Amino acid sequence: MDDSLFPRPRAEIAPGAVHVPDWLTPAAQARTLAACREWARPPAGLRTVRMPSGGEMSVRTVCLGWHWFPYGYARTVVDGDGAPVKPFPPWLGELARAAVADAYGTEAHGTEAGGTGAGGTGSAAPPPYDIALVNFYGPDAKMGMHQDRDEESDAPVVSLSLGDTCVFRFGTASGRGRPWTDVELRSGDLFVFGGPARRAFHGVPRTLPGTAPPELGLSGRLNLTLRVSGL
Ligand SMILES: O=C(O)CCC(=O)C(=O)O
Ligand SMILES: [Fe+2]
Repeated sequence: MDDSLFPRPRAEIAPGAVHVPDWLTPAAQARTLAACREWARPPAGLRTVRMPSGGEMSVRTVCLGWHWFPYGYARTVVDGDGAPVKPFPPWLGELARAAVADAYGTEAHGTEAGGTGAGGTGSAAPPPYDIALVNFYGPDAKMGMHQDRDEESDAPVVSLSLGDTCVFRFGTASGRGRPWTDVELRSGDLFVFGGPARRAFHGVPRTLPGTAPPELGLSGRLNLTLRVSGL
């Protein structure tokens, strides 16, 4: 049976962690994918991240705005070709702000329109989103449980998924073990985690190869996480 006939409801997975299915329209997914393909080109393109332990991440990544490496941010690809990181485009910042507003709802959290919602910095103007990590998952790629904690800012992390469905595992801030909740993220889904969920451990134990919408033309999965550096 085709379960795409049944709309999936939005869900608060934990306080401050919200899943909004089908947030990006098919046209917006196609535009975002086209942009990712440009960003993936060298210099400062898609790369394999080597961990301090010597292992390699199975996910390949390209960064915009600030270059993430284990464990910090730089303006050049310090652990790769050394090129300056590509700029973070203003349209991605707008997308991130719209995502946060939609995920939290301005009334529910009592923030001003355009604020950063849970995890925002109060009445001061929120700092702009200035980092994107674009992760590419081939059929066997996964990401272990980790915290996003190399940013100085507590602003919510905005995650957008394209292509194959994945299992996204969302735990707590206390450790990488249980309890956790497994959520299926499909192409076009939004997931925002801020406030009490901002430092929760999370990971991607697997993707479901071959589940991407055929019209998108992507084999594999792309995830964009948009962040505020506070740097
Ligand atoms: O691919 C995902 O959905 C999660 C990515 C992630 O957690 C990260 O880039 O830090
Ligand atoms: Fe993460």
